[in-house]
Amino acid sequence: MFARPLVRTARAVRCTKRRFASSTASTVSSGFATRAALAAAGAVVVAGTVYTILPQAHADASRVTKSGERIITLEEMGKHWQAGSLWVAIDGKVYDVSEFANTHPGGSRILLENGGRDTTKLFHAIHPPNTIHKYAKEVPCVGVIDPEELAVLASQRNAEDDRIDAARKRLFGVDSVVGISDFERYAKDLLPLHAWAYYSTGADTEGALAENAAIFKRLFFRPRIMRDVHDVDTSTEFLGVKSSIPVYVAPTARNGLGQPEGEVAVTRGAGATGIFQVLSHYASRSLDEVKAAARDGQHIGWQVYLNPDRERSREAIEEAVAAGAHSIWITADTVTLGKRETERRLNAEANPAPHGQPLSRERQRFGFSAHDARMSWDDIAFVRKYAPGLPVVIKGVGAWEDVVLAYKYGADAVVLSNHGGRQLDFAQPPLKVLYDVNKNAPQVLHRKNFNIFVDGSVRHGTDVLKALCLGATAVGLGRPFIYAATGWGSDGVEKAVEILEEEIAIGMQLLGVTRVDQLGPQYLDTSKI
Ligand code: HEM
Ligand SMILES: Cc1cc2nc3c(=O)[nH]c(=O)nc-3n(C[C@H](O)[C@H](O)[C@H](O)COP(=O)(O)O)c2cc1C
Repeated sequence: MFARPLVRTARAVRCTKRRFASSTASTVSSGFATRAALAAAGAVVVAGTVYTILPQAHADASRVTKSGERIITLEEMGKHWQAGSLWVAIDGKVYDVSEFANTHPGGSRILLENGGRDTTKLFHAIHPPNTIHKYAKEVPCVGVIDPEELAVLASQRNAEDDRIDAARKRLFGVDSVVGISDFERYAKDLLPLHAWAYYSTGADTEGALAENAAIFKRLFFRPRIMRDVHDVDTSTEFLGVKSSIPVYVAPTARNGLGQPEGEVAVTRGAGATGIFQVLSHYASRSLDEVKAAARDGQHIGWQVYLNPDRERSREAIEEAVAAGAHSIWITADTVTLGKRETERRLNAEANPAPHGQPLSRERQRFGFSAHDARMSWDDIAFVRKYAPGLPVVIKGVGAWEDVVLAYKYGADAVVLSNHGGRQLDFAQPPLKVLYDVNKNAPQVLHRKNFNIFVDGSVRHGTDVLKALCLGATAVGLGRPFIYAATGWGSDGVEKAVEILEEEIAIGMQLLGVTRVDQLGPQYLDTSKI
């Protein structure tokens, strides 16, 4: 059954011995060879934990349920973990993803890493509810997991569950959070490692990620004094939406990895504080769920990744329009996925392949077959066709020339962004792009029909003010809202906005302005940019 020779299995055998004696779980590596050995020994690994295969469960492999579905034991399941014979279990059902792995929008690697296992928890944290239904033809259901085994699985816990529970017990009240970066510090302990690795990291050397933050430290204010700044108004309006502060929630995928409500918690926090949210194409919750949690009059933008199969994109855009999306945000900086080296390293070190395992010759492109590498400026017209009347925003602009082109092709707004340093490493920081727009294309700044947003490592009210001084309409924050919701759900998001609002108000007063439209380059020293 196992195509790959098992070179080193001592570790797996030790674990199985211990486990068979006690029928409890132990945490091990899930390298391919290890998993092969475990399956051969009648055990299975779920989320890094070895579980006992109950003896009675694999006695009869031909059982069927009352409704005629084949009952599959964990032992049998565990044998289908490699390319060409790849199964995953979700909500008790077993799906054959051997073919689908080649076109899975999340890539084949993640399916190979999780093949032969129950992936229910991870699957739901990543995918909106009706995903399986939509792809039913591509992921044939081959049976159901033995219900007795399923019950055992559900009751098992692993060391990571215990670590997270302990961190939750230590967590204090949200009112004790002082600054935006604190949310990140606390979230690290509260998240499963793979979620922390996914959220926190950047591409390659993380040079772009570091510079996004560093550039703010090279911009200094030129405050003006002796002005009446008693009454300060931090509110603004963009794309026809009123916002309590010039800040919005940038679209981030898979918020459900950190807490069960996922993006819905962010929606409630954004609604309570009056800020705008952009929902990611790869959100863990659907736009319908998010809209159901929104307040009356609360607007939600929807971000799209254009698919090479434009029928899929058309369907997705039309669905978003039907669900009440306020605007469509086309992300243009992700024609392929950046190499997130730190993320891969953290995951690989937590789950290393056994030393001596032969080099895998099944090269898996960690790319996104679901992202169109042929997208062009004409795609603004494509999106408009299926989202008539909605604002269209181009996200991921990294050079001032493309700001001018976006304007020329009729976009309603752009987001200057390098995807939080997760795509092209050393893509210049968005604030530098904005500075270049000031120098080279000031005609596109402050236009009624064209907004310029900025995101990337905005963590203080003063960062927001610096971007606005350079002509940004508003700024997006990504990771901070994920982390705030991880710790405290929607209260965390509310608190994050409250912190920013206070900092923005203080900054405005000390700078000598009372309304955000008074901010301008005259308040900044850019000589060290
Ligand atoms: C078996 C049926 C599955 C189907 C039909 C499916 C479908 C999809 C789709 C449509 C996307 C694109 C996101 C979206 O449009 O919402 C996606 C992304 C993804 N999927 Fe799956 N998937 C399946 C199983 C899995 C499993 C078992 C895992 C992990 C154990 C997984 C991990 C991922 C990841 C990591 C992404 C990328 C999300 C991102 O980068 O933000 N998928 N999948
Ligand atoms: C975990 C994570 C997931 C993201 N997912 C998406 C996405 O699905 N679509 C998108 O356009 N941008 C995505 N981004 C980029 C954000 O929209 C935004 O550009 C970036 O997070 C801003 O930087 P910040 O996190 O430092 O605030 C993601 C960023 C992170 C950190």
